[in-house]
Amino acid sequence: MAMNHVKITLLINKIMAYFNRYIQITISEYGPERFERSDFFIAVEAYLSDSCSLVARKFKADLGRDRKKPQTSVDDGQEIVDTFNHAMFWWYDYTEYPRGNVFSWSPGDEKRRFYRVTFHRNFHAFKRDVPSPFTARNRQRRLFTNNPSNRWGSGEKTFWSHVAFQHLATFDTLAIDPTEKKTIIDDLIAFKDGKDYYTKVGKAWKRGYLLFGPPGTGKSTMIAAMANFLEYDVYDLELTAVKNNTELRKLFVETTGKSIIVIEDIDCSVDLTGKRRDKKPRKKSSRENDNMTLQPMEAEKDDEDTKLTLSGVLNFIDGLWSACGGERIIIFTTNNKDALDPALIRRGRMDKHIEMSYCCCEAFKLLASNYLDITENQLFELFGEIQQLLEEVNMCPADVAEHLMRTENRDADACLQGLVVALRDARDMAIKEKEKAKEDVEKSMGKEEIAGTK
Ligand SMILES: Nc1ncnc2c1ncn2[C@@H]1O[C@H](COP(=O)(O)OP(=O)(O)OP(=O)(O)O)[C@@H](O)[C@H]1O
Ligand SMILES: [Mg+2]
Repeated sequence: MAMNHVKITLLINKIMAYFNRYIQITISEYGPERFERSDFFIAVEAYLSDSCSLVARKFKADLGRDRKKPQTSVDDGQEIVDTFNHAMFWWYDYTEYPRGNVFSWSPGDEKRRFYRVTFHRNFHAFKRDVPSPFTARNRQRRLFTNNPSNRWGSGEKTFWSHVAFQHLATFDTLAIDPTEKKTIIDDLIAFKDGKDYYTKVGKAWKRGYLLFGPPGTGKSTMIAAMANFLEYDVYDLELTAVKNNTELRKLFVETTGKSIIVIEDIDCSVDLTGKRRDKKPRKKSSRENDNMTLQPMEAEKDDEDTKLTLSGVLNFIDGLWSACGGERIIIFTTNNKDALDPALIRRGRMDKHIEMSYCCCEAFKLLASNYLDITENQLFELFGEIQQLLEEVNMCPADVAEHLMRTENRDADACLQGLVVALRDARDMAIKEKEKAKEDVEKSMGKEEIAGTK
């Protein structure tokens, strides 16, 4: 009897499948772990917002970050009809809310978002031979910036705003010492291909870079070149908009893999250095000397909700939370490395320290080739002098590049002459400043001598 029932059910299913010529696939925002957003879901989300916005009819609008320009995105529950390789796809976005007032740390438990796509099964039959709609086009990478928490909304994905990442910098256009450049590229390749290695040694798949150097030496440009090289998204984390450690943790959980998280000018962002010194002395374990505790003491528990502390940032980098997702690069930039707390930049946290320095001869050659299309051979008349001057004068690549820009219809020769004049001026100024400093020292020594004889 039971056997017959099973057979009938199978038969009904077969008949239904015969008449229903459509296949439906549901893509959940969070994977089975319910902790990290699914890459597949993110790919679909990016595909729909970038490629299908023209065919949607309902949009939701919000004022952008500057609160001036309205930004639109496809509305929830809106069906989008898309065509790909002559096949029709019906996309549908829906949300399920949990029953009862369950609070959870895990974002996937709060509410669950899904994309559902329906298409004719003929497409399914030959889909192995054709690219899927969201992998066919180059994925548009994104530049995220964190929103202040008063704009986060209830459970909405409003922690980060994003725009298309369109920075054109590459390692080919980045003017730094070629040996250093090769080391950095090799390091990035080792990281990108290093999933098995990181698993083997039991480390979270992440890498920290500290970029330090004077303004205009290419720190931000280097980040863009790295992102373009790795094809990662960029999360530009503005620490001044983060009120406390809890917010920082939430923001981190909302980042995805294959991304670079950047904190620019970390020394200026917030006062992360003073926290440890402010604390009253008490018995501490050696680990607590860093104020780096995953289970904060009572005073630190208060800090979790009220302040952004060094401890919060350290946890962010290498604590429990950073272990929950893989393939992330964290980059700090600073003009003043010495102002940073050593705990923040010790190896293991910031694995590689990269000094971005003033324009050297090799960097100049690359800039000349990029900006003026000229090689070393074509430069020979001025090259000796420029080389000599660059050794004597500190000029950042941004300033050199500015002189090499073909503005006001200047030709290559005029640009180079302009650069030589600027370098000579800078050298003369440096000499004068040096002489003045010497005079000041001699004067003050003279005064001390006079005071001593009195
Ligand atoms: N090493 C470099 N190679 C190529 N271009 C450079 C380099 N350094 C600077 N530039 C040019 O100068 C501009 C400013 O550089 P960038 O913003 O990367 O400097 P920065 O080190 O981040 O400065 P800041 O410390 O002020 O943030 C860039 O848009 C780029 O065009
Ligand atoms: Mg910068």
